[in-house]
Parts: sequence; C-alpha cells; structure tokens
Amino acid sequence: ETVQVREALVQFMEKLAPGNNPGDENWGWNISSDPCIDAWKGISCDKSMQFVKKIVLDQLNFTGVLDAASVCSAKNLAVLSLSNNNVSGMLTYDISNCTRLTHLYLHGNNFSGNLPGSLSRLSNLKRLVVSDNGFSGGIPDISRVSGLLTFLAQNNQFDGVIPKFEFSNLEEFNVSNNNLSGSIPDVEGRFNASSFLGNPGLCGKPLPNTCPPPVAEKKGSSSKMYLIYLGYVLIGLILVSLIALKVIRKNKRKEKKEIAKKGLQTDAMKDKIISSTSSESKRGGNISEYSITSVESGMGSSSLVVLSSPVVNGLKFEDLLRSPAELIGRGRHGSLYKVTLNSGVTLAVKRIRDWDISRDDFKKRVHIIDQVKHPNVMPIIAYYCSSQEQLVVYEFQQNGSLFRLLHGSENGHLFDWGSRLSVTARIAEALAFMHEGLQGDGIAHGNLKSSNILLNNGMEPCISEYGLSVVNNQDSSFLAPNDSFQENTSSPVNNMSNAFKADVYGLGILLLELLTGKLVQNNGFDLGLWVNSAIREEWTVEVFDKTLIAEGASEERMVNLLQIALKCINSSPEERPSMREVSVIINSIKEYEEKSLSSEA
Ligand SMILES: Nc1ncnc2c1ncn2[C@@H]1O[C@H](COP(=O)(O)OP(=O)(O)OP(=O)(O)O)[C@@H](O)[C@H]1O
Repeated sequence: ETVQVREALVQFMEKLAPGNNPGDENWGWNISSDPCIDAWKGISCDKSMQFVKKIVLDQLNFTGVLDAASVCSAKNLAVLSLSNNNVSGMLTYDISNCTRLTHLYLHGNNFSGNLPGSLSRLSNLKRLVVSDNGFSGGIPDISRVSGLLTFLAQNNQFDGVIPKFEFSNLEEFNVSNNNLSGSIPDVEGRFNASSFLGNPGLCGKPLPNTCPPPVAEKKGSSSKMYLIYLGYVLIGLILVSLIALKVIRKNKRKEKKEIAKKGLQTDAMKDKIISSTSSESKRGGNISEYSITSVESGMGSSSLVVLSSPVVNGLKFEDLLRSPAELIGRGRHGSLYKVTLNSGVTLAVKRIRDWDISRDDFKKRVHIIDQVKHPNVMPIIAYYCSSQEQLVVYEFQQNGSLFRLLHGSENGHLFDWGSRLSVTARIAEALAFMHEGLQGDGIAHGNLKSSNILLNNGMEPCISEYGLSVVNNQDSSFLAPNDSFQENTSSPVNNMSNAFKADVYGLGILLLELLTGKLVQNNGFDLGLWVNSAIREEWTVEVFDKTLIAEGASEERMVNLLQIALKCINSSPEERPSMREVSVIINSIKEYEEKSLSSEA
C-alpha cells in the first residue's frame, strides 16, 4: 500500500484504540512497514500482497471511535469487522468512500447517532450488521443496494417506519427491540415475528397485532352518515375559528396596549407568530391556527416535530415561544430568529414566507431531506407546519456565515486562498452528495448563497436551508440574464433537473464571490455580468480579490477556478456541468495546490 494509505490506516487505528500502542511488535501497525508484507494484525490482503482487502479486529476491547474517512483510504477494502468492542461515536457518511465494501460488521459496540444515508451508495454491500449498539433515528433507505443479503439491526434505538427493503433477496433480517412504528412492509413470507418483536409501535404481519384500519375507512359506512358527520365537523370548525378570532383580537388589543405602555419589549419571535396567527385567521382559520392559539393560551400543542437531535430532545413548540428570540435577519424567503432555550442551547428558527406548499408536502419534503445526511450540510433538528406557516429549526452557528467572513469588517483578510479553496471543495462535494441522494425526489437546495453557508465551531462550512425553497421562474438570482428556464418549465423533468442546475449556477456565483471578494448584487452591480464583461475585455487578473493577489495566491489555480465558475453560470442550464463534475474539478485544483505547496516546501 502507498505511504498515504499506511498513514491513514495508522490514524484509523490510533482513533480506534486511543492510548494503546498499535505500532508495537505484536500489532505491527506503523507507517515504516507495509500492512500486507509485514502482516499487520487483523489485516488480510489480495493475492499479490499489494492491497488491503480485509480488516478484522473483533473482541479487542477497543474504546475509541471509527474514523471511516481514514480506513476508507484503503480503496480495495471489502471486509471491515469491529464487532464486540467498545467503539463509540457515530458511523459517519465517509463510510461510503469504501466503495468496494461487501461486509460491514459493527455489532456489539456503543455506536450512537443515525446510520448514514450514504450507506445506500455502497453498491457492493452484502452483509450489514449493526445490532447491539445505541444507533437511533430512522433506518435509512438502502433498497438501492440490490445485492444486500443481511441486515441485522436489533437491539438499538431506531425509530420511524421500516423503510423499503428488497425482502425477496434478503437472507437475514432483524430489527427487533427498537422503537420502530407503523405497519410492517410485505416481507414476502421470508421472516417471522422474531425479526420484529420488541417494537411497541409496529403492527401487521408477521406480528400478531393487526394494524388499525386507515382513518378514511373508519368514517360512516353510508354516505348519509358521512354527510351528517361532515356537517358537524364544519359547524365545529366555524365555531373554533370564531372563538380563535375573538381570542386573537383580544390578545392583540391587550398587546398593543402593553406595547404602548412599556415600549416594544416583546421578543420578535412571539410578536411574529402572534401577528401571523391573526393574519391567518383573517384569511379563513383552520385547526392548526387554533393549535398556535392554544399554545398562546397555554393549552399545549404537539405540533413541533423534533427530528433526531440529542441537543433538543423533547423540545416543544411552547419552549420556542417562551424563550427569548432575537430577529437576526429578514431574507427574501423569510425571517431568521436566534432563540435561546432555558438550557442555554441556541437555535436558529427560520420562518419561511410565502411558500405555497401543502402541509403534507412540506412534511414529506423535510423527512426526505432528513434521510440524506452530510457533515457539511446542516441537519434540520425540528420543524413546525400549519397550512400557511412553516418554521424550521437549526442549531445556531456562532461563527457566522461565509458572507460575513468575506464581506464583514475584516473584508476577507482572514480568509486566505488555501481556506477558500478547501471551503469550496467541501461545499461542492456536499452538494454533489445531496444531489445524488435527492435526485429521484427532485429536491435541490434552491437558494444557494454565501449567507446560507455557515461556519460551525470547527470553522467547517455547513450548508443551511437545503431544500427549503423551490426555484421558480421569477427567481432571477438563479437565472443568468438569458436563462431558458421560462421555456423549459412546461416539462416537469426539465423543471426538476433545472432545479439542480440552478444550484450549479448558485455555486458558480459563490465561486466568483470567493475569487473576487465582491458582493453579488450591489446598487445595480451584478457580479456575474461584471466578471463576464471583464473577461471579454481581457482583464482577467483584475477580477481577483486584492487580498488574494497580495498573499501571492497562485494565479494559475485562481484562473482554473474562475473557468469552472464561468461554466457553472452558463446562461443555458443544459450546458452547465453537474455538481459532481464541478466537485471533481475543484478537488483536483485543490490537490494540485497541495502538491505544489509540498514541493515548494
Ligand atoms: N443556523 C444559523 N446560525 C447562525 N446564523 C444563521 C443561521 N442561519 C442563518 N443565519 C444567518 O442569519 C441571517 C438571516 O438569515 P436568512 O436565512 O433569514 O436570510 P438570507 O439567507 O439572507 O435570506 P433567504 O431568506 O433568502 O435565505 C443571515 O445572515 C444568515 O447567515
């Protein structure tokens, strides 16, 4: 194996067995020897003794974490087995870099967090065993892995429904003793109850408890009964709406009085929600508005759905309303509030504006997005939706956004060329990953820009608000001046792929922003148009940010990045590269940069 692979494997071992000395004679894991020729413990190689094929380290009392990114540097790895140790932490998305993996055995450890959706990219996987751990969240949909023979996930804390599996191909399947719910899919007679027991919310064959009939079937059998019930429901709704309207008016009057008395002390968040509730009521009133109102009057509500997040376990809508909230900004698609909970946890609550999406579609969309996780994409930790109001909750990121880093008081001075390049490489990779995972559902980011790229505690870029807006024809920020979106919207397929190509356009503009240090739009100035015209006039070097020139950034690499940016903002969406293509090119520019730095050194 190459030096890089040896180094990565040693790092993997150091993280797996902190405090041990894996380089000692018995183990042999050190970079001055070869894992195949010098037979590192637990490693088996191919016949030519060139590539690591198996790593089997069972029952060795390891107490560290699994560094998937490092171990997957061994590109030919087919078997990874760490069963019956004390390994903790998460199985990260990088596991999908082990593209040749056929067997992954992680049972009998202390793993926690979600199983990454990226497992669905391991197309060669045959046996996946994650039983007897502390995994939680939904089981990802890995039905794309058509050759899967074993899926054992018993004795964890998985919740949600059982996703699609190709049961006809599976030899072993067990999800017993979790918190799964809903009806069991058709297992085609291949598995018995023992594969599903110990999930109080599961029902249907092969378990003995049948599932309750769907709500629709419960309604009266005769159409007459149905009409009578409908009448009652309508009267009930009208009454509820009238009461809600009265309560809201009263509250508003009281509130106005208080504001007049004390000045504007109420926090922005409550203010917003109260006013939205009353404006919604004016538009017609419905049950969910009533649920907001009932929160206001302290009756409680369960409308906030918390997805997987240890930070805000059990968070309620009331908690959000009661906590101090600060309006951070008002964008085109809504407002953002910083909410500080009693526990000290700070959240970013996005209140989406004017999105014509039904409740069911919104919920479905959020849950689909939640299935595809990437460390550089901010996970939605909770959401709330009524028919006209959508709130989405993220962790608040204290380090601000890429926009602030570039255009804030330091004016990009703290953001050197190397960091800009690696940030773009990460963003492009993350977007390519999301596009691949969500292609089938047609969910692109929809609003890619530097204020939606936040910096986490480790100053890693995190893409926020993925999938929270749908590109429309009027959305000029995503369309080049002569863009052909308008013509293409007649075809839904085109529309979908255009949404992904609109993200590519957004990334192109982001690259230009990083290269030039200029604002995208400013008093009639348009960055894309300006760069294009500067290049036509052959002023290429003049477009680059002066701070990059001053630090001596490689002109060649800046031009390479500029070229890919221009491809991304091609006025015709079909001519733009795919996000994966962009990611590959940026990565190669980055590698080139790193090589040239090390050779200079
Ligand atoms: N999770 C977060 N943590 C910290 N700051 C955030 C977070 N999410 C967004 N912000 C910042 O809050 C501000 C307002 O965000 P918001 O999303 O409302 O506006 P926007 O991105 O400018 O517009 P748009 O509505 O088009 O997305 C921006 O400066 C953004 O960088």
